[in-house]
Amino acid sequence: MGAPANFLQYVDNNADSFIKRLGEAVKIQSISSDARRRQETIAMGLWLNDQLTQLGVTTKLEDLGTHVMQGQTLQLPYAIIGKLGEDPKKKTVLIYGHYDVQPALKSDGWATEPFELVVDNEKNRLIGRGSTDDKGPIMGWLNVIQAHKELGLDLPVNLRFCFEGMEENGSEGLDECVIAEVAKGKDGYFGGVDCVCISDNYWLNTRTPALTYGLRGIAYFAINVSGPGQDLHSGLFGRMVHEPMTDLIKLMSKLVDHDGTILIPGIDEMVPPADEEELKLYTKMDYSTADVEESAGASIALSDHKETVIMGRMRNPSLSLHGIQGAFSDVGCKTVIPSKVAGKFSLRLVPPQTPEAVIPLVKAYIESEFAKLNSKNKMNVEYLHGGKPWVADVKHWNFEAAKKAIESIWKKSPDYTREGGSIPVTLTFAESLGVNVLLLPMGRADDGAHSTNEKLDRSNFIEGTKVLGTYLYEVAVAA
Ligand SMILES: NCC(=O)N[C@@H](Cc1c[nH]cn1)C(=O)O
Ligand SMILES: [Zn+2]
Ligand SMILES: [Zn+2]
Repeated sequence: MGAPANFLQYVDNNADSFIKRLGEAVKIQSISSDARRRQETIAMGLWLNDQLTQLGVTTKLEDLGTHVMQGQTLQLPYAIIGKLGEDPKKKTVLIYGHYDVQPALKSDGWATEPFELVVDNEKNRLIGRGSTDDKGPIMGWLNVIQAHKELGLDLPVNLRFCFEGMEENGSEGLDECVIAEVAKGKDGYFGGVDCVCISDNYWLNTRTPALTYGLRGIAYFAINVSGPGQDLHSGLFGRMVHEPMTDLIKLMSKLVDHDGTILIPGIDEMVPPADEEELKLYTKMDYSTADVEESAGASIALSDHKETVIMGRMRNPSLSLHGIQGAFSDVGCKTVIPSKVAGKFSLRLVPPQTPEAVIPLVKAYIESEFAKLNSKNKMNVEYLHGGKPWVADVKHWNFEAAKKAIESIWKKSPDYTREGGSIPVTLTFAESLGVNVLLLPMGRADDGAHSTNEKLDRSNFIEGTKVLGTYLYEVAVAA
């Protein structure tokens, strides 16, 4: 069917104002994992809610209550639940996105201010925190609605929305909110939803658009080690006392091998090996180790065997060490023995793994390794948050509609991918609504989500907006 020509033309004609709106969104430092930025994260939700209502969307702000973070009781950012269109003859599509972002400081190595959207005209890139994850895709949906409103075009489907502000920090409270809304049946905002579309991930490379049918789950932990009553002078106490950092480094070094093998007994073993048929999927993909190295910015792939590398992200669990809270990390040479440190790491999970299944294995292993140290320090393993993995059926009309939209705009067939990241609410949508969920990524593999100099190519934002709009037209006629 395709989208009307005037919609596509409108998107081209209004590209600059769309980029300006993305800039307004990027400016709001909605870092959900930082207590100091909680008010700004809430403000970002209110800004987005204003944008939606101005475009004619009926919304309600769901108060998700409070939680304790970094020693403070904080209000959770609102979930924005919305609807546009009530035509019983049309299909109803639920759109999800998140308006919170990962932390970013210029001193992390950004070439520009992270919360100022910089238009790099030379490389045609929009640089800024949240440009690709996930403010750009959310703005893409707003662009589609605005185009229809301004052109006086009826949307081809009814839309429902679920936007959250805690995705980068465990999606606290959202599952319960979604389940309660679904339980209201026809009286709720999610009554009659036919399919779900999430635009919150990336192509596998920089050439070929993708459709994504799987996500890894996550289980995030801290190893807390404390000992001295306060920080100590290493000249006065070095080799006299048990040092928390020494214990912590020892424990963290026992979690994962340099080749990615997870050293916690029982974790890797939960996942059955790929059979011949599955292996062929990875062989066929438009992907090489050069792609991973291009996105990573260095020649550091774990293997020269493309299937091994790609399976590491798509169908195997992984364990990554993220950081040490409380450790000296500033410039200079402070000779301190930190009194209290917390090592952060997470496991990415694949079916049949769940956070509930891995938590006892992780805790028992670290406790047994700590016991071997005979240390007088105190140690505990804290589970911080998690989410289950998800895999969908690609032979569904929802995926067919998205494939046609991609082919019509990008003139290329998509790669079918499983994503290595996690969006905890995805499985909740699939299970509670009982409908197909699709991931329709806007950005490319080298966007640097969660990293320094995060960007979204201008073409991915503008053509990506056209894909989202065209997808709705394809859904309308899909069977
Ligand atoms: N674009 C999805 C994404 O980046 N999700 C995060 C979710 C998360 C969980 N804990 C912290 N962040 C991811 O890291 O996969
Ligand atoms: Zn995201
Ligand atoms: Zn993210």
